[in-house]
Amino acid sequence: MAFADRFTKTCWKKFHADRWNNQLFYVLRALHKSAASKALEIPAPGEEAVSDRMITPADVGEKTRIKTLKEMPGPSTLSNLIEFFWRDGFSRIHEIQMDHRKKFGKIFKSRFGPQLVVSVADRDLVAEVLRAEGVAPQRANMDSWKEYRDMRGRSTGLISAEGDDWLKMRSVLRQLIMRPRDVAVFSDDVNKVVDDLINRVYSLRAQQSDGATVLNVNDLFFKYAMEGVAAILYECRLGCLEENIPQKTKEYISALNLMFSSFKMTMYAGAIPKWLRPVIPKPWEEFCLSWDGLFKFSIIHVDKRFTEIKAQLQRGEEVKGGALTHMLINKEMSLEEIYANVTEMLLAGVDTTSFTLSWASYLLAKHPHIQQQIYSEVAQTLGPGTVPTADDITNMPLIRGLVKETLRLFPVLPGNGRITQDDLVVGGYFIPKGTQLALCHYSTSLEEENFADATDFRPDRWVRKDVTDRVDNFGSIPFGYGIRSCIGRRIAELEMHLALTRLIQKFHIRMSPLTTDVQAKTHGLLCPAEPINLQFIEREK
Ligand code: HEM
Repeated sequence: MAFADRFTKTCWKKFHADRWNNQLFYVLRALHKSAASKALEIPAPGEEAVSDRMITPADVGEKTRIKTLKEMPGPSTLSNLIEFFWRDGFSRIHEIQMDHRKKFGKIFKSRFGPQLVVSVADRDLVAEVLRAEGVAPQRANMDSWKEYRDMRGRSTGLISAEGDDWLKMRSVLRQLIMRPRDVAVFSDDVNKVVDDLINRVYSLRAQQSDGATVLNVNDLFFKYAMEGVAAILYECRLGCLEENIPQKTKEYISALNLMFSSFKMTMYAGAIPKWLRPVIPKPWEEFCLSWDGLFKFSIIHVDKRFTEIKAQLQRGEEVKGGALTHMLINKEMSLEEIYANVTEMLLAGVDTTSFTLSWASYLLAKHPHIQQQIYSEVAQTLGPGTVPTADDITNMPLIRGLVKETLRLFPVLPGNGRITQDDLVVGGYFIPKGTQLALCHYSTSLEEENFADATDFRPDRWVRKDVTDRVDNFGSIPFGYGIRSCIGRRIAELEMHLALTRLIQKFHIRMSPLTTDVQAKTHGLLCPAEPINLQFIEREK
């Protein structure tokens, strides 16, 4: 390979994006590196002549000619910069996705200076990409996450790890929490958290003059989701739903909020070059501070459980427990790897679940007749006052449809990423190994050819008419697909199904006069742009 070619590739490795589904990174890198790359005349990966590569256009007829990235349509760098910096595109990434899909088609490229991202906005092409994945797919470059971990001597977890490290941890965790029956055993633990959620609804309603409204339901669901994930992962209760939250839990919530609220800032942490940190220190400092807080909390809880297990073993007692106990006893992962994994899982599992619960409640309130249909299903399946278990959920297709439909209309991750590990041909274009792909889940979810009356809220579209009926659809894959898909999917579903069933059983969920139409905005995740206030009116017993 020519020296220039090798040099180009080495440079490109450095340019790769840092965080999944976030284009901010690309823009920032573009800003401080574009001048250098211009001077060096470095082409984007795949924009070199195709004839330099293994597949050549001449190999196939002109009609089915494989096109180069150069020929791929897409917005210009300038229009992207204007869109993101002048028009706050960061909070409208989902809308921009739709807009670009309309303008440029199923596959298009976006260039932020030297960084090239190929967006795939078509159900079948997304399926093609994900089905072609190798054994250890890569989502995005995680340099800043890894840098923090190296600096503090910490391990990577499932989100930040790659290659063999990732494979090893994934195979351990897969056996513990991936299958519905593995998490079904946590029904009782989660139901205790749901009891607290219901009690909290009663006490929050009582604080309002109408005796019915819960202000900003996401705050409530955030605490529920955190308590629920922790009950499963740490095997203990944190007290998030209590009137007086314990100090350590409060500190953790602050760390999580800092991570979330300073999202844009922490994105700069990976984008601003190290030599600029003394001049602009805040992003990196906040990034490290958030991680310090998150790790500190996990370490306390993992160590606590470890000490209990050791004491039980010393007393010759049988040790029983859940996922954490299993990890600590089996020692398939080091203690550092366990710290990192529970930290990353808690981070991944709280906002995702709470936003989905907020949207689901909002959609129920907006569609009282659909809420009534779901209530009828719940009442007929469970009978009055029965507390549902995971097994009952299998007999309530509309509850499952409610969650699927909510995630179709409001996919918490509106887009996902992959770095191609082999040369690929997608949608007739040659995509070289090492290209950052953006899979546009938001736009495929709202595509009319994938879902009839796509903007309508119809949980029953997910209900199978008979055993041969297939309602799965690559247009909506909110948990991803394949070997690198969401490991916490079954935990999230259990928490959401049990909570929504009990809320629907107990209350009519109504819009509060304080809330009208709530739009979505992207803030890393797709979240409500303003607080959702809802009334919870007790059903007649
Ligand atoms: C509504 C709730 C949730 C949604 C929509 C969601 C969605 C996703 C998506 C789209 C991915 C990327 C998948 C891919 O790249 O193909 C992911 C990854 C991940 N999620 Fe979730 N998630 C949710 C809840 C949870 C929960 C509760 C946990 C933990 C208990 C969790 C832990 C993780 C982890 C660790 C990964 C990285 C997996 C890996 O790289 O191997 N998630 N999630």
